[in-house]
Amino acid sequence: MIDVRVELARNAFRLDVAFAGDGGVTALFGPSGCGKTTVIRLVAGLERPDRGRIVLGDRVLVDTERGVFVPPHRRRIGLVFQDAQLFPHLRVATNLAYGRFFTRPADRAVSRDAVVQVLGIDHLLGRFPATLSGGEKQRVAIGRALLMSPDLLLMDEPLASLDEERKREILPFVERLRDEFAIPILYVSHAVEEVVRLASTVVRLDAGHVAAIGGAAEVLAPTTLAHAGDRFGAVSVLSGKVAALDPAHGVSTIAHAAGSIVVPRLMASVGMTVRVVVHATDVALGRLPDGATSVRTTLAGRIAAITSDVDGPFALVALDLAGGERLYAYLTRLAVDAMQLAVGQSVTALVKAVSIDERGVAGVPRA
Ligand SMILES: Nc1ncnc2c1ncn2[C@@H]1O[C@H](COP(=O)(O)OP(=O)(O)OP(=O)(O)O)[C@@H](O)[C@H]1O
Repeated sequence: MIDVRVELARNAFRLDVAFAGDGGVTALFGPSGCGKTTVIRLVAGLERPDRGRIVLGDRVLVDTERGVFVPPHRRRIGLVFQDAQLFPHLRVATNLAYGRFFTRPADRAVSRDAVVQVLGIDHLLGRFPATLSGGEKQRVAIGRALLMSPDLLLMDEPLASLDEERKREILPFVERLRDEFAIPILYVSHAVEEVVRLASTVVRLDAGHVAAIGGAAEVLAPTTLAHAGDRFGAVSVLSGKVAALDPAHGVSTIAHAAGSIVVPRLMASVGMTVRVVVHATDVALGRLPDGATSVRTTLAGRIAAITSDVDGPFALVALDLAGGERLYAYLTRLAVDAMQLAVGQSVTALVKAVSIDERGVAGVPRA
């Protein structure tokens, strides 16, 4: 449990945020410059707030009113940044040992063998950082942070410097970390798929304050056209159970109350509950009967709202799907007019499977 209430003024930038994270992953999400890294630095103790209180479990790390400021090395907080920052002259095994070295034996709750096994770095132990790929380096950096047996892990864009393939490769390791070590994680990312996949709580920051806090589906929903000024960031989060795997075609079918969702990934097992990120720009609306298009995912819904600019090109259509979830579609205003779409109408939403990023399809994280 981490409880953060901090205020900080820095030139023109004002930070004033309050949020609490339970166990699991709490994601800090928001546009560039909104203050995510500043929050991480305040929690790590690399910066002091003008006013505020930071409490981790039963330990008060910062309380400006009472003059409490626990220095960074006494906070028992592990840090993982975008750039792995391994010691280049030390082999992987020694880099890992470094994390453990600074932890008192009595506080060493995390076993080296467990870390090596969960992160899959056994074969790398004798190598130097310069000989590792970006993803391998990042796994070692995570291992080093874990071996401090921290009470909290701070991860600031840990996948940002990796290419798409490496991101896909490392995400399952972060998931295992979340599920197998009971260490809460504060996770900064720009990537909506990562946030949905990992986080039980999402804190959306905007210009130094908390704009929304809650579950991924509610916090990331594009409620207004203005909020979705960057329309590519507008997403819906749908959940369902894996109904079938099709190894011959490399796809899985997720059963949803409104229809089937086909995703380009073989999920671990039939019956598991998953969440799927669908970008509003990837949703088309139609009145076609099932099977009449190449699109495999067709979901039945009723139009709940249409928001459009009077003279802009776009319209955001909110659909209430059978089962109660909401799906957003970004269309042109031209399409809305041509189809004479109106609130209350029943329509079919079409989502191309290839537009669904595998990174955004995941088992529901533990709360
Ligand atoms: N060392 C600094 N000195 C002065 N201003 C800073 C400093 N570091 C950051 N800022 C400013 O503080 C604000 C918040 O920056 P911060 O790095 O926390 O944002 P962020 O949300 O992490 O952004 P990004 O996603 O781009 O990393 C920005 O306006 C930034 O310009």
